[in-house]
Amino acid sequence: MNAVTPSGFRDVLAEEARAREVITRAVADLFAERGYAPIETPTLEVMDVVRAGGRMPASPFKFFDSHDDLLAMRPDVTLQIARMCATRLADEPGPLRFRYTQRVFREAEADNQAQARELTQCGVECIGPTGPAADAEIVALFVEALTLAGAGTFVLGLATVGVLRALLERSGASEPWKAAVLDAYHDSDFVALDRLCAAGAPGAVLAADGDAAPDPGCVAPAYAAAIGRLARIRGAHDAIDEVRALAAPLGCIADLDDFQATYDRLADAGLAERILVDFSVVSSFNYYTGIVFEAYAPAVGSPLGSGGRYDRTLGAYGPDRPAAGFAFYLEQAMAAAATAGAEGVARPLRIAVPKGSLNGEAIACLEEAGLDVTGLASPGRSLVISNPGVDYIIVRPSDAPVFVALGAADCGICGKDSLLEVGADVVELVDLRFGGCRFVVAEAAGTTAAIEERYRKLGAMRVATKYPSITRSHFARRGTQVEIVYLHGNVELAPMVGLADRIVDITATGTTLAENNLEIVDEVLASTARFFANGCALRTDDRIVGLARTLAACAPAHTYAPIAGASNPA
Ligand SMILES: Nc1ncnc2c1ncn2[C@@H]1O[C@H](COP(=O)(O)OP(=O)(O)OP(=O)(O)O)[C@@H](O)[C@H]1O
Ligand SMILES: O=P(O)(O)OC[C@H]1O[C@H](OP(=O)(O)OP(=O)(O)O)[C@H](O)[C@@H]1O
Repeated sequence: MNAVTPSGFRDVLAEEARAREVITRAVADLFAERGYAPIETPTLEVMDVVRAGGRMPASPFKFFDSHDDLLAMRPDVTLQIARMCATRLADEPGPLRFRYTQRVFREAEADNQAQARELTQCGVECIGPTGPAADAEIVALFVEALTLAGAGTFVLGLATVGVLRALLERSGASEPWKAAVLDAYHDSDFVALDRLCAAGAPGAVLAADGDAAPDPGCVAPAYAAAIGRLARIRGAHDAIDEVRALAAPLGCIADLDDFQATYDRLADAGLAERILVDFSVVSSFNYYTGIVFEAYAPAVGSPLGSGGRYDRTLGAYGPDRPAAGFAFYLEQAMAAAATAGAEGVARPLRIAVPKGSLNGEAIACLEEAGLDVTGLASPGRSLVISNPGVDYIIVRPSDAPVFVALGAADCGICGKDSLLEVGADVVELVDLRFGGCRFVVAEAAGTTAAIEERYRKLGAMRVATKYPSITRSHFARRGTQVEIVYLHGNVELAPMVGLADRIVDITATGTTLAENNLEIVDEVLASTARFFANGCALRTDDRIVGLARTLAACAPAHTYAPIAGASNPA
């Protein structure tokens, strides 16, 4: 027997357990002092109940019990409290204020990403009160709790979902376009958002990666432009003024007055220094109804915690009541505490630079953007090149998203294909317009009829590829059942030697396909190189926004040209 803990789960030894106890006690005392009563929820929840809440944070562990009920280990506590308040406590007049310290469980996050699958959430929910005073109470308590936990000089990203919702509602856009915009906001994909919003400009070509671009319908150009612009508005009080100037002429002020009043209260409480008004923070759009916030520490790669107003969630379980709350991860707060104190020390900006075919143009872009790239083109066997103010981390392109998502690099460059394949949680900032290539489905010339007949008989097709995730999504969109054969290279061999019916691979000049007598039967996507960043680094390090702006200004001059044959050029 190998006496190990399951992947993503761990023991907490005494020294750390004591430190956790000190923090959780102090935080619980703070919450209690503010009138929040303790509450505990079950470890397991009926899956339908979790789904009904409209928000599924990551993928929960699921199993059937002996009653054939599909159960989920709680991925989040808020939904459980919403269920409890809307059912068993429905007759309590309120306001109801609850606090908790509980473990949450998430299955999928561990996939090759060394992510914890069990985390400790410390949080509160406040059911009943609404308006700026209630919102400011929650946000201020979040800041106070994180400060008490020792999280140091974290940044609080603050926004409200009302303006975006109003812009979408009044835009006249088609439902698929609106859904694609929300996906782009949720995925922090500014490149996709810009593409979608360019649809509002007369004569603009709409394009997207992967999926066919949705028809925008009758979206008014001014609304499309405002929806794209909103995601890039960030700052202090001036950011609220900018949103007002953008949304007022379109009649989409929505809850901005309340948001401003909340901000002013927080500023009066001395919290302005911490707050970054940032309208790209909007997340879980179906769930949050007003203010949303998230905390970021400079040296911690993922948010410390988050919260917001969810006035329609209790209604999924019983009588509706307004509510707001937050939770922070104890483990993340402790990670931030471990690096607190070093914030004042100027850190080099860490950029993941792809080796291989994207390397030369990536270096040229960085140089064009004014960075010192000395030694980067010929690093020898060195994997990190340190120049004044910047560390270049030399990675395989397909690894770049992982380095950035896990906070080992602040930002990076790789192909859109690598971002799609890895599916990492990063903010996609700029299409650099080089490294253009197409992903296609190909087969040996003259084999279509035989492949189709085999598919009719077997009900599945064998496809070889270096890109299993892109391949799986493509065939799922087409409704074709596939068995994927994962290869590391020379994928074109597979149909030639009978290993697979078809391949999904990159083509650029078409030489490799032609020389091996393969024919293209479908387009999958078109890709170009992207500049992207870790979401926490982006909100705690202004150099990234500056670099993104310069790279975006340089990008149109690059060698980007429509990619022959691609139906959806990226
Ligand atoms: N003709 C092409 N063939 C392969 N990749 C291309 C081509 N044109 C552009 N690219 C881009 O370059 C990236 C791959 O670069 P390269 O071939 O150097 O790395 P790789 O060794 O295939 O990748 P990895 O080592 O990360 O698996 C692709 O992800 C794509 O974005
Ligand atoms: O259309 P072309 O210009 O011929 O380019 C396409 C080839 O380039 C890539 O291979 P790569 O050289 O990266 O090697 P790999 O087969 O090991 O992935 C791709 O996988 C194709 O094989």
